[in-house]
Amino acid sequence: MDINTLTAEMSLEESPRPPKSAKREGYLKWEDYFMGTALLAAKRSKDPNCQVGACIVNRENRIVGIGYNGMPNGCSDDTFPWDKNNKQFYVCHAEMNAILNRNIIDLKGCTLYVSRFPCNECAKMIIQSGITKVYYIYDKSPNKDVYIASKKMLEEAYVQFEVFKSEHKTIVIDLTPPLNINVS
Ligand SMILES: Nc1ccn([C@H]2C[C@H](O)[C@@H](COP(=O)(O)O)O2)c(=O)n1
Ligand SMILES: [Zn+2]
Repeated sequence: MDINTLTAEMSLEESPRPPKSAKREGYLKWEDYFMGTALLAAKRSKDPNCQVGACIVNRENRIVGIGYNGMPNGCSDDTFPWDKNNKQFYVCHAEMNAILNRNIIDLKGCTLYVSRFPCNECAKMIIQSGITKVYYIYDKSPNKDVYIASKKMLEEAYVQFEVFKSEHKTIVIDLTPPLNINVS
């Protein structure tokens, strides 16, 4: 075997194996991480019918605000009503909480990840805060006036909105060792 043949055989054998210092494959993409964070926040909601989560991200991919739908501070989750006809008077929406919980002053150019399409009141806050992009998972009631008004305002104010797409369906996180995270 001459030296050229030997070299060819070695490189063939080694090609499928990444070098020891290579990064791991299968890590979460930024977008899945942000929407995953919004969905995890939604799990804090006490609303029996609809749990919504929101996550605001700046241009440097830093999370700058997280929120979920819930009663205002000081208004007990156990005494204020969660039924369909009455909760609307009290509940703070996920988007509103994420904006109010922000850890930076200026949200100009930020992106909002939210599990449901924003209502008209949240659209006003989104616009006024300077958020320029909204990713949402679904629009539950596109024909309701509040969502029609919301779309009208977002469009007029050049806030882009887009259905969130992912190559994954689920992210499963273990809370006990060996702490697997399964993305499928
Ligand atoms: N974009 C949204 C939409 C809804 N919510 C919250 C507000 C309520 O807690 C609940 C809505 O329930 P539904 O009227 O559909 O029974 O979800 C939100 O935070 N953000
Ligand atoms: Zn809202």
